[in-house]
Amino acid sequence: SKTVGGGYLYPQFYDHSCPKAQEIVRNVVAKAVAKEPRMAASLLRLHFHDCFVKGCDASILLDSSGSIISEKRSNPNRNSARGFEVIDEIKAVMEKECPHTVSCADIMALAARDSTVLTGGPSWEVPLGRRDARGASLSGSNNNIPAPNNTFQTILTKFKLQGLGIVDLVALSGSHTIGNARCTSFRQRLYNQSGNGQPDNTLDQSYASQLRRNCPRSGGDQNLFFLDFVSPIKFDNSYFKNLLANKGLLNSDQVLFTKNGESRELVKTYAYNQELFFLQFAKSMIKMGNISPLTGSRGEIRQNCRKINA
Ligand code: HEM
Ligand SMILES: [Ca+2]
Repeated sequence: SKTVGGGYLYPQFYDHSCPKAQEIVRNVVAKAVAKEPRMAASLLRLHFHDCFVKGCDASILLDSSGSIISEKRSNPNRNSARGFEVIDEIKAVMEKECPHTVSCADIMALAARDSTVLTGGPSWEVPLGRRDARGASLSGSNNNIPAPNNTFQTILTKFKLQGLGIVDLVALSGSHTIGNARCTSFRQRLYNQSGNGQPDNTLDQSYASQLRRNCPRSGGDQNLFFLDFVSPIKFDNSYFKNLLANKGLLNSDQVLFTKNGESRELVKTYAYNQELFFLQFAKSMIKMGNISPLTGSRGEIRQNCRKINA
């Protein structure tokens, strides 16, 4: 697949230069998830928010400094993206074991896979050899990452701009089988502020009234809700079953079932067949992980994931 720098990614990339690389990531992620199950979701999402902005190049990890404006400030990430301390811990262990060898971008790709496996999802071999960017893109983060109130078409267009299609969109949205969302990410569905004052009719009414208890018309913006209220820390296909019951939390979840025939059929397929969901999820994660990585001598191997090398 297409890379910047002419090289390519392959799972054995660190087999000689850092044979313990994968084990180090797995151990630190396992410890973090044991301490806080939600961390699996947060790490999975970090890789997504990295890959959709100039490719999987660890741009999301950079703090603001000098001419760099951190992507952590963007609308999708502010008060929301988390897991940075876990990546720091992995990187610290990694630098001791094999200095200047393993990229922050690869660490995120491995952590996303391990997070999926640890919560009961599928496994896959992660192609490796990404290098780290020497800059970030706040505008890219604001513009490329889909928002929960985007239309189905807008979301699909944002996926297509990354070389991903409708099958990838539906399978990868299955990530919302784990993790949380804030009230502010779906409030408008509960009160329909723009329309006729009636609640969103693609949302189950008893589920909506439960949600209103902790997500009032005003206040409580940061209150947390499970994206999959049935099994919030288990990576399974219950997210898709929820969509069939009009119990998707985000508008961007429910539209996969209500706004497009092809997408609707995929949702049904994954709701009835977890194995097919797992197979496609693994494929689509590899595809997302291949979004224009830096290879060869492009970019660098950062020593600290939060800042570019001096
Ligand atoms: C299809 C378009 C998508 C939209 C509009 C979307 C939107 C969101 C929103 C609004 C949240 C809650 C953020 C908050 O309130 O703080 C969220 C959480 C999450 N998203 Fe997505 N997302 C999308 C696709 C994806 C993809 C492709 C992945 C992974 C491959 C993913 C993984 C996650 C995870 C795991 C969480 C929970 C994070 C946590 O608990 O820390 N999402 N998403
Ligand atoms: Ca689940």
